[in-house]
Amino acid sequence: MTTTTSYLLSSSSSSAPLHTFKVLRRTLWNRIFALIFTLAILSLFVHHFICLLGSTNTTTFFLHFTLLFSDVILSFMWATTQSFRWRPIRRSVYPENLIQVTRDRDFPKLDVFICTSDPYKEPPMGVVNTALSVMAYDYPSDKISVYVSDDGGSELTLFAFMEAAKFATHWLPFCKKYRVEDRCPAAYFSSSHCRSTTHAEELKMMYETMKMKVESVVDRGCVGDEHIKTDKQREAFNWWAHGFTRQGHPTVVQVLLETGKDKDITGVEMPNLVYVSRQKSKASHHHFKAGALNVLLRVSAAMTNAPLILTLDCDMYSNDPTTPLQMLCFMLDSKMSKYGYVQFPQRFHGINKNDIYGGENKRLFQINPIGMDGLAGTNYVGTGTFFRRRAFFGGPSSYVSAEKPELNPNHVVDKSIQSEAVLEMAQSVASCEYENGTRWGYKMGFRYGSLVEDYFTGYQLNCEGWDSVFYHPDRAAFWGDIPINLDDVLSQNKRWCVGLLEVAFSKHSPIIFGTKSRGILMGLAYSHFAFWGIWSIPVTIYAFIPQLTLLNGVSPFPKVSEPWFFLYVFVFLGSYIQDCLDFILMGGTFHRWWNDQRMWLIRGISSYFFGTIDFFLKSFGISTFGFDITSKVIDDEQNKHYEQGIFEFGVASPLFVSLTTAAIINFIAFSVGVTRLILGHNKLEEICIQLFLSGFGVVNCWPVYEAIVLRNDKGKIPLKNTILSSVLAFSLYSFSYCLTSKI
Ligand SMILES: O=c1ccn([C@@H]2O[C@H](COP(=O)(O)OP(=O)(O)O[C@H]3O[C@H](CO)[C@@H](O)[C@H](O)[C@H]3O)[C@@H](O)[C@H]2O)c(=O)[nH]1
Ligand SMILES: [Mn+2]
Repeated sequence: MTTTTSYLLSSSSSSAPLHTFKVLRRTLWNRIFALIFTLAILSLFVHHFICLLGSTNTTTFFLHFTLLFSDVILSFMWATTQSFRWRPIRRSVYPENLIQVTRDRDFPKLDVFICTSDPYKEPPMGVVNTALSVMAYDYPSDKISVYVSDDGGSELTLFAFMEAAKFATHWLPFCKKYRVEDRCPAAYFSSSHCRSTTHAEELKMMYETMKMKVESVVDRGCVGDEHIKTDKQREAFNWWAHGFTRQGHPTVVQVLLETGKDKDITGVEMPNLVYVSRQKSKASHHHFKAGALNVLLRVSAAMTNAPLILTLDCDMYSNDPTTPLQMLCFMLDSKMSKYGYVQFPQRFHGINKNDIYGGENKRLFQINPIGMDGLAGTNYVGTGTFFRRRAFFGGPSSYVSAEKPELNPNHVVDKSIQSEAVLEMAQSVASCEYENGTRWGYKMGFRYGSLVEDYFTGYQLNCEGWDSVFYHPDRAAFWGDIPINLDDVLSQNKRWCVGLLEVAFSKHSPIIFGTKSRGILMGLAYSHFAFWGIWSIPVTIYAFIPQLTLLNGVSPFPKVSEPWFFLYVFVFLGSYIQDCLDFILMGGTFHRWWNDQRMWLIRGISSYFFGTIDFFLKSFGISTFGFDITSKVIDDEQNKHYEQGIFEFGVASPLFVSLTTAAIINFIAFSVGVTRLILGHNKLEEICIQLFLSGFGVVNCWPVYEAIVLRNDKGKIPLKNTILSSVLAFSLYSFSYCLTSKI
C-alpha cells in the first residue's frame, strides 16, 4: 500500500477500538505543492494583466480577456480541489470488537430503502436481486426491513417481488448455511464460487424458473390470470384494474413478508419485505427520488421505525454480507453520535479494461470523499449510505419534530405491520397531498430543490452540524451498473451538472452558506461539485481559441524563448501530474487515468456546456427539466463495442455536436500548424503552445475521428451530425477570420 501511516488515530479510547483512521502521508506534499502552485497561478495572472495592458486593439484585448477569464475559472476550480488534498484520511474497522459493546440480538433495527422507477429501464429482476442481496445480510433477519419504492407504479415490479418473497425463503438459509459471499443470486450463480452440489443446483433451477416467469410477464407487459394464485394477490393486482397509470394512481402498500409471521424453510424468521408505490397525480409535484425517499421515511416510520436506514438504488446490490457490521463500528461508537451517515463508495461492475467512459468516476466516488472525510465529512452519493434516522429531523442539537408524533424517530411501533391502523397510516403518509404545509423536503427528510437530491441532502445535513464518515473497504460493499454508451454517460452528467448548478446559484450556495456553516474547506469542497458546470467555460475556450488563432496566424501565448513559457509548462504539467498521481495512488492505472481525463474534456464540452445552458434557460423560465433515468438494460451490440473499448456514438445526440466540432477544428489546426512548420512559414518557437494544445486535442479526440471516418457500424457518428458539425466548424473559422483580420 502506498499510503503508509503517518499517525494512527482511534476515536475510541478502549484497548480494542471499533475503528481507527490514518492521515495519508501525501498530506504534507500536497500542502507544499499547493503553496508553490498558488505562486505559479499568481504569476500567470501577472502575465495576463501585462498582455491585457499591452493589447493594441479591441480584438486582442478581448482575446486576452477571454484567456484570463478561463484561467480564473480554472484557478478557482483548482483552489476548490485543495480541500480534498488538505487532509485525506483512510479508515479501518474492527467488527470483531463489536462484542465489547453489544450482542447480536441487541443490534439496532435496520430499514433498507430501494428505489426503482421504470420496469423497462430498470428490469425488475435487477431490483429483486438487489433486495435479495440485502435481505441475506449477516445481520439478524428480524432486524431487517426492506422497503421497495416503485415510482414506475408497475404491477410487473410487484409481481417480481411476490416471486422473490417465495424464493427468499430458500435463498436466505442457503446463503447462511454455506456462508455464501455473493448474496446477490444473479452474481452468485454466474460466479466461479457457485457450488456444484445438488442443493446449489436446485436453487439455481429455482432462480432460473423465477427469472423466466418474471421476464415473460415483463415481456407481455401485464400479469396474466394464470399467475395469480391467492386472494391476497388478486386483491393487490386489483389496484391496476381501473385507470391506473404511471403518472396517476393511488398509493399501493403491499406487505410481502412479515417478521414474526413468515419463516424460511428452516423455520428461521424472514425479514420484512414491503412494496410501496406512492400516490401519483399529474396535479402535484412528486420531487423525483427525494420525494420517493421521503415517502419511504414515513411509511417505514409507521411500520418499523428503525433507527438506522440504508438507501440503495435498484442496481446497487450488496457484495459483502458483513457491510452492516462494518457500519455498526461507527454507529455504535458513542463518541460518534454527531455522525449522521456512513457512506460506502459507489463501485461498479462490468467496467471495461481501460474504462473508456471514466465510468468508475474515481475522483467523485473515491478520491474526493477521503479528502472530505478528513474535514467534517463526506458527501452523500445517493446509494450505499447508512443513515441515522434522527439525522433527517434537524441538526444534532436542534431537533425538528414531525407533524405526527408517530413519524418521529423516537416513536416505538408496537403493532404488526399488517395491522389495520398501521396500514392505514402508511397509506395516508404516502399520498400526494400529505406533504403540503409540512417541512418535509425543506427541514426534514431528503431535500427538494435540486436534481441531485443526494448531494443537496448530504450538504444540508453537514451544514446542520452532522458529520459523516466515508468507509472504503477492500472488498466492495456494493456493486452497481454503469451506462455503457456515450450518450447515456453524457446525459447522466448533464443531469448532475444541472442539479449541482441549482445548488450553486441558490441561497444555499456552498461558497457562502456552506463556508459560513462548516468553514472554508468544507465550503470549497461542496463548491467544487456545485460549480462543475463552469468547467465548460475553460474547456470550451481551450478547445477552440488556441486552434482558431493558430489558423489565423495570431499568437496570444508566450514564445518558447520567453520565461512565461515555462510558467505555462509548469502549470500544465504540475496540475496534470498531480491529478495522475492522485488517481494512481488510489489504485488506478495510467491508461484508466488517461481515459478519465479525456472524459473530463468531453464532458466539459458537452454535458457541462449544455447543462449550464439548460440551467440558465430554466432560470429564465424558458425551459424545464426532469430526472431522466439512466438505463440499466444492456444492448448486446453496444455491450460488444464496450467490451472491446470502442466508443458508441450511434444516436444523433446534440451532445455530440459540440464535441465533433471541436474535434474537426483541432484536427485542422494541428495539420495546418505542422504543414506551416514544414514549409517554414511558422517557427516552432512562436506556435509551440498552440500546436501542443491542438495536438493534445487531436489525441484526445481520436475516437471521434474513427467514428466519423473509419467506422461503418451502428456506433459511428451519424452523417447528419458530422455535416452539422462541419458547418459549425466552418462558421466558427470564418467568424474568427473576420475578427482577427483587423489585428
Ligand atoms: O423519479 C424518480 C427518479 C429516479 N428514481 C430512482 O433514483 C435512482 C437513481 O436513478 P438513476 O437513473 O440510476 O440515476 P444515476 O444518475 O445513475 O444516479 C446517481 O445520481 C442520482 C442523482 O441524480 C442519485 O440519486 C443516485 O443515487 C446516484 O447513483 C434509481 O434507483 C431510480 O429508480 C426514483 O425513485 N424516482
Ligand atoms: Mn444509477
